[in-house]
This record gives sequence, structure tokens and C-alpha cells, in this order.
Amino acid sequence: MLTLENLSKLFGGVRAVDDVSLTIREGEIFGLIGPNGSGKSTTINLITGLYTPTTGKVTLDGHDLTAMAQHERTSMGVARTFQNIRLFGNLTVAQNLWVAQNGHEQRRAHFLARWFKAGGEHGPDIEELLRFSQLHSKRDLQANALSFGEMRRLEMARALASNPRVLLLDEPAAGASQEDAQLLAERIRAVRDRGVTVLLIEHMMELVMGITDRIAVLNFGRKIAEGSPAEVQMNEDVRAAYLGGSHKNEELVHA
Ligand SMILES: Nc1ncnc2c1ncn2[C@@H]1O[C@H](COP(=O)(O)OP(=O)(O)OP(=O)(O)O)[C@@H](O)[C@H]1O
Repeated sequence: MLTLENLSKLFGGVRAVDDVSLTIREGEIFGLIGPNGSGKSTTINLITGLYTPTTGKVTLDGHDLTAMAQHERTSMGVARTFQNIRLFGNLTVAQNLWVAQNGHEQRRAHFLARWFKAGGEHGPDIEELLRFSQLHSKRDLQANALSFGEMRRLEMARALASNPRVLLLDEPAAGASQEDAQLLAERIRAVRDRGVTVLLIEHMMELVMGITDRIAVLNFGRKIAEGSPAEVQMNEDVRAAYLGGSHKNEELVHA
């Protein structure tokens, strides 16, 4: 459903993404892994339209997204979360979801005026998302009063508020405890069970190996392997790429 065809991105002389082709199938949890600096975030940024590829194209169900602006890709069904949480800290939990659903092209001031005009009412989708994200009891709290885990849940809920077909998760377990990572795994499966295809970028190997259907591995911008978690973990090129990197990268070999 989501296809990358010969995608490349150059930053000056750096080939951040180098001729990557991938097909992510409907309904799967697909992992994109690789040592630090291997091009994972750049790939997400090419899919969401934050960057324009130097060459290649991105399609969703046969529709070419490559020339579309970010908000157009959102309406086509592409949503993402960020490595660093980006919420409106001074807005409430419910308001953050409301913005995601109604206001991505509006200035915040306009959004607040409309929110108050509507008497703070929000539709059934937001109610459902609040429950799905176990944030219902926090709906009227300001986002910056949430715990770290709750902020992460709100960020995912916010991405889901645009009703995506594919959700791109950029290191959702960063900074999470083992226990949080366990909950996150359940949450990602629950997102898939809602009918949303998931592309997961993550360094926490236990999480990636435990929940993905298939994985692609990048190294220096190039795809060096693709397959089931077991196949990827056994792959000699992958093991060499990880052992050649930082200590953190050795996680794969010991997972
Ligand atoms: N905006 C940019 N300008 C110049 N170089 C960039 C830019 N973004 C990324 N790069 C370079 O492209 C390469 C790939 O970076 P990218 O952030 O995509 O890797 P990554 O796999 O997501 O890394 P990490 O796991 O550390 O987050 C790196 O060499 C990086 O320095």
C-alpha cells in the first residue's frame, strides 16, 4: 500500500537515503531499523513531505504523493509522531486532539476562538480516541501537566485523530522504561487492530523484534536487508553493520 521507489535524498555530499525501494503492505507492522545516522528519520521525512526526494517516488495505494504538500499527504492518510514530543503544552488533552482533527491549517488563535464558540464541545471520534488512549480522565488537563508516558500516548492519539491509513512512528520508545515499552507494544498492536498500517522506526530491539511482521535495515542510507525479524537478526550484513557502529547498536546482536 505504501511504496517507496528508488528513493534518494542528498544533503550536500551526504547520501542520507540512497536508492531505497520498499513496499509496506496493508495491515502490517513494518520495522525500519539501522545504526545511528543510517537514514531512517530522513526516510520518514520523505514519506511525510517534510523533505523532497532528490530522486525517486512515494506512492500510497497507487497515488503518487511525491509532489504533494504535507497537509495533502495527511488528508491522503499519512500520519506521524516525532522523536521529540511536539504537543501544544498550554492546551488541554482534548484540545490537542481537536486541533489535530480540525485545525492543522488554521492559526492557533483562530482555533481557540472556534473551540470556545463551540463551547468546548468535541465529537464522538475524540471521545473514542481519549478512551482508546486511556486519557479520558485527563481530558481537561493541560498537556504539559501529563506524565512522559501520557504525553507519548497523547502524541499517538493526535496522529490518529486525522484518521490515517498509515502511521509512522519515529522512535516511540525513546526515553521509555521497560514497563512503558511493554505497554507501547500493546498500544501499537491495538493501532494496527484499528486497521491502521504501522511503520515503526525504533532502536529498542526487543520492541521491534517482538511486534513487527517484517523489517527493513538501512546502513549508510542503503537498504541492506529485508525480511522477518528472525531473518533480519540472522543476516550477516546486518550483524556486521550493527557491530561496526556504536555500543548502543550492539543491542541487535544481543536481542
Ligand atoms: N537536514 C540535514 N542536513 C544535512 N544532513 C542531514 C540532514 N538530516 C540528516 N542528515 C544526515 O543524513 C544522514 C542520515 O540521517 P538520519 O537522521 O536520517 O539517520 P537516522 O537513521 O534517523 O539516525 P538516528 O538513528 O541517529 O536518529 C546522517 O549522516 C545525517 O547527518
